[in-house]
Amino acid sequence: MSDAYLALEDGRVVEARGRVPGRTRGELVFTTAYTGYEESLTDPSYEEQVLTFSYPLIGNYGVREERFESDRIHPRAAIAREFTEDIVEWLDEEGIPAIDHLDTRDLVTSIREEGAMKCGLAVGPDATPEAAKEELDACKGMSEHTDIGAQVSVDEPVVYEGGSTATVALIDCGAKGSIIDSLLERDATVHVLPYDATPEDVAAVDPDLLFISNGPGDPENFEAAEALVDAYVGDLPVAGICLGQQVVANALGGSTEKMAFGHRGVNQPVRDLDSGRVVMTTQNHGYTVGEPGDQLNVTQVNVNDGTAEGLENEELNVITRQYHPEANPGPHDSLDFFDDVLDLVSTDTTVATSD
Ligand SMILES: NC(=O)CC[C@H](N)C(=O)O
Repeated sequence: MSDAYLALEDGRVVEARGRVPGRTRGELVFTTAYTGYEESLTDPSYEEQVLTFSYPLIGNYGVREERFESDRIHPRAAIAREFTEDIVEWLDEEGIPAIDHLDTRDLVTSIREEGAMKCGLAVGPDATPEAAKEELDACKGMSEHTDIGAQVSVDEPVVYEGGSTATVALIDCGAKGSIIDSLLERDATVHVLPYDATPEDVAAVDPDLLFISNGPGDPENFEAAEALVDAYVGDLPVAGICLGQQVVANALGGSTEKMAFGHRGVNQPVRDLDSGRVVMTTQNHGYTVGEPGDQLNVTQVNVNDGTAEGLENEELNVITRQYHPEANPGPHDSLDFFDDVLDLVSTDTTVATSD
């Protein structure tokens, strides 16, 4: 007898060992990252998803708060071939159902072949396959979470006083802490504003730069952030990471689409089309920019599948990345993105804001 059941959209129910009890549901995705489980689990972009680690042993170097990207775990459940006691303790404290001792290789292969799929989980002594199927039946598709921004964003503006390199309006669609840190390390002052901030809210902080963060779910559900890009492009430099790139593309006449199973890991190769240089990048996304539209040039592409990894408009001072230049977890190859972004402020020809 098993004490954990995972019901998949393809009709299968997989048995496993229960590590943290509970019932839940979400979109089943996988990451190939072999380290960085603390960063991945606290990445707000995993909201409403069930995260499978393809690396077989997770938790082997403990759990330390310094590595968290936000103040809580975001996936609704966690799956690995084997979790250590340390990580089970943390998942338990946060009430996140967890299972292991299942064939995660088979699970990952299924997701690769059939695409990211809905799933339902029932874990604990009373768990039944029927309970897992009930969860699956109640599971919504990612795009149906129309107000997912509210689940991950700050409610009120928060200011991080840094230096005077730039005043950044960072629209928090589910921002990773490392993005804020990367700006502070370069002496910027960062105003973190809610995902549904209005153009007036942005004007109130008198920024030199509009920055749209990463975030969970379908970028088409972030209309307020799109409206901000629309309102400020040309007047302020605009930057974006991950969901931020997608929102910028949607605002400037481009389009986004759902990928089969997305990119999640720390070794996604990206080629810069101008220099020819290839960098290894950290990624976590299930949507991508399909058409960039007339105003944006694709400047970087994914070496594996050719999808857009970087968009720019030099005249309008717009620069975005689909991957995570801030790393955490992952390689530091593209940290210079933040220097490029802040350079836009000094080259900006619009009237400087007064402090
Ligand atoms: N990390 C992100 O910002 C993810 C972007 C978006 N939610 C996607 O899945 O594509």
